[in-house]
Formats: sequence, C-alpha cells, structure tokens
Amino acid sequence: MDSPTPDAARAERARRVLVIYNPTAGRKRGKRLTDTLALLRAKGCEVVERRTTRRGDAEEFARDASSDDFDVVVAAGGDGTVNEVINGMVSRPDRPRLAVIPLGTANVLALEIGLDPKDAEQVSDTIAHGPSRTVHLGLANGRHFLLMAGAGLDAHVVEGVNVALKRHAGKLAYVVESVRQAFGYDFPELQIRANGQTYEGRMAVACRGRFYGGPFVAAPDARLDRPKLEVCILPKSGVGGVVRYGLALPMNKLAELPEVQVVSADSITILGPRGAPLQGDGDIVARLPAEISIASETVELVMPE
Ligand SMILES: Nc1ncnc2c1ncn2[C@@H]1O[C@H](COP(=O)(O)OP(=O)(O)OP(=O)(O)O)[C@@H](O)[C@H]1O
Repeated sequence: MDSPTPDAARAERARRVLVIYNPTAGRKRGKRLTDTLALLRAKGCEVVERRTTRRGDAEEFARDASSDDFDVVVAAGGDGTVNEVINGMVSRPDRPRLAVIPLGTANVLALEIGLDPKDAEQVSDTIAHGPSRTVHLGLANGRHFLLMAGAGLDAHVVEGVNVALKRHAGKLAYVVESVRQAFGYDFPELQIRANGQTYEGRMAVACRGRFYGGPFVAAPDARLDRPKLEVCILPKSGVGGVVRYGLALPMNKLAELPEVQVVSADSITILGPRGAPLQGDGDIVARLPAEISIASETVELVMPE
C-alpha cells in the first residue's frame, strides 16, 4: 500500500484502546503482550484489556465496542483473532479503527503492513500514533475475511492441523500436515467462476493481500486498500504438485509458474465437493460451494508510519 500521512494522527489526543487478547494464539507470547501494553500506557493511551476464553469471544467483544468508547480496537493474537474482530466490528456502523498486536503463528497481516511482531516499540507506537487507511474486506458465504479465502489442499491442511503441535512447533505444524495430506488427499477438481469464465484447479485462493502463509508472495498485485480479489489458481495435484508449489512459494515464484493463473475479479464462485472446507484468514469459515466477493463494509486499519 502507499504510505499514509502521519501528521494528523500524531496531533490527535491520546487514544482509547480496547485490546482483545487471544491467550491461545502463537507460542508463549504473554511477555510480548505485557511489554506492548506497558508501552501503550507509557505513551498515554487508555487501555482496556479483554481476554478471550473461547472461540467467538473476540467477535463478541468487538461487536460491543463503539467509537464513542474506543478510538482503536486491537486484535492481540494471530490472523484468526483479527478475523473474528473484523467480523464483530462490521456489524456496527460506529466502529473504531482496527489495529493489531501480532502474537500468532504466521502473522500475515503484520507482514502485509510492515509491522515487526517482535518489536513492541514499533507495535505500540503504531497503535498510539499510527495513521490509518481504509481497507476493503472479502466476504465468503456471508463471513468477512481480511487476507485470503481458499479451497483445496490448504483448507484441508488448516482443518487437519494438529493444534497442540502448532503451539509447540509453530509453522512447522502446517508443513507436517501438508506432507501428511499430500499422500492421503485425493485433490478433487475445483471450478472457479470469475468474470464470466470457468477455471479449473485443485486449489484456489482468493487473496486480498499479497502474502500467503508468511512473507511469501502469492498474489503480487493484491493490495488491502484496493477492492479486488486476486485469485490464485493452482492446477497440479498429488505429491508432485505439493512439492512444486511448496518450493515455489518461499522463493516468491508461485505466481510465475506457467500453469498457475492469477485472476483479478470482484466476485467469484468456487464449486467443488459439496461441504469441502473453505479457509478464511487461516481458519475454516465456510463450506463449498462458496460465493466470494468484496464486502460493502470497510475498516480503518492503523498501520506503521
Ligand atoms: N480463548 C480461546 N480459546 C481457544 N480458542 C480461541 C480462544 N480465543 C480465540 N480462539 C480461536 O483460536 C484460533 C487461533 O487463533 P489465531 O489465528 O489468532 O492464532 P494462531 O493460530 O496461533 O495464529 P495464526 O493465525 O497467525 O496462525 C482462532 O480460531 C480463534 O477463534
């Protein structure tokens, strides 16, 4: 995204901040949170902390937060926590701005906006003073997402990943699950309808941002502030396909592979085995068939200067 102008944000009064914290996100991230909250208070912010106890709490807490009470709602967790928070926020028109304390496993949103999860000073400074930008959201079968929604192997990996292993091994748990799935998964064909055409693939990811799974570019033209879906369609199946795409992604070469298509669209339909999972922002959010589009709602996302 283009760099936003910081001056107006610096000049405003101290921000009232609601921090919605998912204590199960990432691995042992409590200290990072404590450090960031201490810095926020030192910078003059009024901080209210709400801790989730189960899936769904973050969405509910965000739904309760009005712009009369808070200037910023902070999702403290991984991209799944951010997903819950945006789904809560969009249900009210008087919504505060959105910010993030990245405590998750992949933290793709943080990468997208140039926030270093390990830098509590930068994270707190962003929340306290950072300018904001209008960000468009995706909608998948009525559920909002911020970064991506995908069907095929990646959704099966998200569904099958061992949560305990993820807490211990982080991203490696996704690699383990991908290898396990590569041998058992039958790679059914998906049909992707976009712009009046039908595309076929074994995996399809509608990207709102550039990155996928980490600092890896899957959709080079995607921008959170541009209301478009960049749909990455991967046609190869089997272990060969998984190895090919699994190697190309970290080398940022995925979109350059000759058989891979990246289609720009306002809305798409993914048809495939009825009931197959669709992942959104790293959690299962819907089942096929899936209608995916740009939502009419937007959020104001606070980002580093
Ligand atoms: N208190 C809680 N107990 C159990 N699950 C929770 C709780 N709070 C939130 N969740 C759920 O935890 C899931 C994972 O959270 P999140 O994605 O933020 O962390 P992560 O998986 O470690 O990070 P990443 O998405 O970056 O891989 C989400 O589906 C969220 O709804």
